[in-house]
Amino acid sequence: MPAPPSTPILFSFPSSAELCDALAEFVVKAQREAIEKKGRFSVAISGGSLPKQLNALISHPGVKWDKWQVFYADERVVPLDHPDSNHKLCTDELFSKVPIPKKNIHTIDPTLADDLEELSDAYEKELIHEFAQKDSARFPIFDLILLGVGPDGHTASLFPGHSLLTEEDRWVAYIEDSPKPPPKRVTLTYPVINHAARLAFVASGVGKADTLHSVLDEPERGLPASRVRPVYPGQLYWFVDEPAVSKVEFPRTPFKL
Ligand SMILES: O=C(O)[C@H](O)[C@@H](O)[C@H](O)[C@H](O)COP(=O)(O)O
Repeated sequence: MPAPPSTPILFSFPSSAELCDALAEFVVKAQREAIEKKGRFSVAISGGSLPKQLNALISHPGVKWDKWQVFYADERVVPLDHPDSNHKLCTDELFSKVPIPKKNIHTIDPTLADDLEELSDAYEKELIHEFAQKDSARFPIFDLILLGVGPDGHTASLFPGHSLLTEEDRWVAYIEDSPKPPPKRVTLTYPVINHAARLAFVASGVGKADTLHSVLDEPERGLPASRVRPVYPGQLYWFVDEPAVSKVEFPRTPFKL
């Protein structure tokens, strides 16, 4: 029988600044271990407030930007320079400020926007190119996937009650009716998310308190963020500030790398 998923590890910080510093150390450690093992670091990044929360990486001396292979955990189907684009957000907040080669950032192809099936297939091929030659596993094993949580408990572009929650085969799927605008998006699916070596949710602010209570204390409700349960030996971490977990009973773990 496969080993059950390990329990999430919840790190809570007094302030958002401390959270960001700790998150940077965590990302650098994941990067270091991945490079030692295979010479590169595969990471998937979400949109929303997350890219800004990675800002302590900009001046971190341990980051080997040329070894990063960046994908998007989800992306809005808009031109890459559109204000709604997660790629634009990450570029503005992070990539424009660091020496990462452009070819290491894997974007969707917005010229395929009229056919989301084709667009998500093309993005899946981009992943296959990165992962399939190296691993014989059925799903890619990201070194790290960074996720946010929305007020309804969604993560990436996996929304409550949506048929994508039960997708078992595809690596990348699309949605045309996202309740969070814009409506057209692509997203990594649970099989991909749950095969990552490390996953981290990042959430800050009192506005997340009710949601985090539901996600962490009431997993039986099955909100999309609660369905992130990495396959052994993958590990899920939460990086939050105290206001965000002010209603959460789930036990905290003192932060250490
Ligand atoms: O809309 C996107 O692009 C997302 O990737 C989405 O899943 C986001 O991470 C959450 O909605 C949390 O957003 P905030 O961090 O802004 O609250």
